[in-house]
Amino acid sequence: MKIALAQINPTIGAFSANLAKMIRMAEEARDRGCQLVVFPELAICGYPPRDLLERPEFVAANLEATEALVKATKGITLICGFVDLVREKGGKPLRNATLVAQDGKVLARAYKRLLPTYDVFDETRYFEPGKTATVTEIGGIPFGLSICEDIWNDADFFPSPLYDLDPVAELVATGAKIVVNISASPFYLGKGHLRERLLCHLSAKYQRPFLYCNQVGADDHLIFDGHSLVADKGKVLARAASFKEDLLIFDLAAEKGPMAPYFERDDEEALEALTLGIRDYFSKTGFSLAVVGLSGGIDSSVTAALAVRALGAEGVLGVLMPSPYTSRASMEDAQALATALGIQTKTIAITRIYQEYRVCLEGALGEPPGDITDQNIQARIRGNLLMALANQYRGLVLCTGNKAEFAVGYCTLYGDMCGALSVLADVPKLMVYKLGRLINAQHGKKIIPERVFIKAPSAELKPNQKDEDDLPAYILLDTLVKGYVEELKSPEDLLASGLPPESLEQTLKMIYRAEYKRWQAAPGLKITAKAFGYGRRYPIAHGFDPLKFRNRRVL
Ligand SMILES: Nc1ncnc2c1ncn2[C@@H]1O[C@H](COP(=O)(O)OP(=O)(O)OC[C@H]2O[C@@H]([n+]3cccc(C(=O)O)c3)[C@H](O)[C@@H]2O)[C@@H](O)[C@H]1O
Ligand SMILES: Nc1ncnc2c1ncn2[C@@H]1O[C@H](COP(=O)(O)OP(=O)(O)OP(=O)(O)O)[C@@H](O)[C@H]1O
Ligand SMILES: NC(=O)CC[C@H](N)C(=O)O
Repeated sequence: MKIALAQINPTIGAFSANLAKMIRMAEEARDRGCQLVVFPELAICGYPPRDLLERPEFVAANLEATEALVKATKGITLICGFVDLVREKGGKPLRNATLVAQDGKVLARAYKRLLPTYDVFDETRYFEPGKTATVTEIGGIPFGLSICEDIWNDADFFPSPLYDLDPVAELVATGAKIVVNISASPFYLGKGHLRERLLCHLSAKYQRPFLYCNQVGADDHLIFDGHSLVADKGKVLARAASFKEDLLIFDLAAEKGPMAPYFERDDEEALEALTLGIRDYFSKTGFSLAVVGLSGGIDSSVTAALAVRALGAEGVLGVLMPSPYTSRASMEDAQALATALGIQTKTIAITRIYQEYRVCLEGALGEPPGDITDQNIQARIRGNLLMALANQYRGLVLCTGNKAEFAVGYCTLYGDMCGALSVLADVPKLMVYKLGRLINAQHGKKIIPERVFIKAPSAELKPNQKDEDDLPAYILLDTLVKGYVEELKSPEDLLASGLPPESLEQTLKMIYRAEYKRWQAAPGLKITAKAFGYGRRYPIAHGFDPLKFRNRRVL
């Protein structure tokens, strides 16, 4: 039997487009001699649909599209994710479902049993869990059906404290000779390798093949890498492309299929992920022009280069906005970057507007604006001008702040925080530099001028300003943010690992204080296991002092 894993990039709720794509893929799989085509979790409506699931017409449209897909798929068996209704009373009204269909007939339905409700996932908000293991025969072989999280509670590899059942073990006990897992598994750095290890482990433990079909594409802050695969006897036997659509064909008898390469390096993976994140945000919201303020610093340089990768040079407008504090070197570097990228630029000096603001404010205040007020005026003038250009040219502004800055609130509300999409919001500062180096290496020429890498980061909002006068050194800040935010380490553990107490104290205070800014920030592309935003929900108004209770531990 030849099997096709159809790794598609659906758009949430674009039922006609998703259906057409799926029919096309199923026909291609059939024409290439496959007997079975598998689509990802909730493929028909796209993952995650969130509260669109509360709209009965959304659920109805998903059922109609699913029925149309079942009818249209001829000469090949189909496995596909969709939203099904719960027919019994009590509990949630919907199920995260999969069906097996052949020549217009549904042969089996199965329901997701483990519903992730942590980090970015919210599935118990909508779905009722499946109660039983479903095994169904296709071409005389018993296939066990599972959906994404269902494989993530293995006692020997990934014991989850959240669940008391192991759907894979039940499928095998029910007679499955092959396990299919349809997924919408969001990307973070290292996730692909983790998934490969899990699936290899499962295939070795149960001595049977695992077919894993994952969604690809980006939805708001989430990026899906695809990276579908077939594992058997502890090995990956076939692998689909990462970060793009693919039809992975696997010959079960010959145990053979194509093997797309996978990334060895974090920066290479991050580069592709962020590029896809920008591209899909624009294409799925109907825009094609990114407006980026170019300061000659590393953050805006990398953001602009990523935007060019995603949208092409004609899809990016660079805006240079010098103030009295902007160095000549910064503007030279910004212009050199724009020239190397081949993007159009506009230069709007902000000195006159800035002076006019100061005059007006001084009239109202009876004294000159204070230091921070004065700095923020500049950032807000720039934000305003960028939005004006976005309005005029029907574009979207890209925010350039990195994860370290977001963590401590080193950014101005309605200033450099203004924009549609925050490209580097989950990228630690040192990774931004790595991405810059990689961009230059890939082009074989200096896209980002060398000076941008070696000068000290500065917001250039007052004379001789350096980020590290206001903040711990970025190497420390990145480490603290990783430990405290991503790995949930306690202050005690961070101190025990040798981090300076004063930097820890300063950083934790700033992290908690900046929560209000992050609530108002543009969505940021997630590339680490714990990003700010949807998957990290902290209150703004609270009285918790993270240092006061630093010795206490109950978990
Ligand atoms: N809990 C809360 N809920 C809602 N709003 C709250 C709030 N607490 C304060 N606020 C408001 O927020 C204001 C303070 O926030 P905001 O106006 O943004 O300003 P603020 O955080 O005080 O200052 C901005 C900082 O970011 C630095 N910066 C700016 C631009 C670029 C860069 C860079 O390197 O990339 C760095 C700049 O040097 C400065 O240190 C307060 O005056 C108050 O009105
Ligand atoms: N002179 C400027 N011209 C155009 N945009 C600017 C200018 N100064 C700041 N900006 C915008 O505001 C953002 C924040 O400024 P900031 O200078 O802190 O960041 P950066 O220069 O990109 O990186 P770094 O933090 O390494 O200096 C910039 O990324 C840029 O988009
Ligand atoms: N859609 C899901 O069930 C995702 C959860 C799963 N653990 C993953 O990220 O791979």
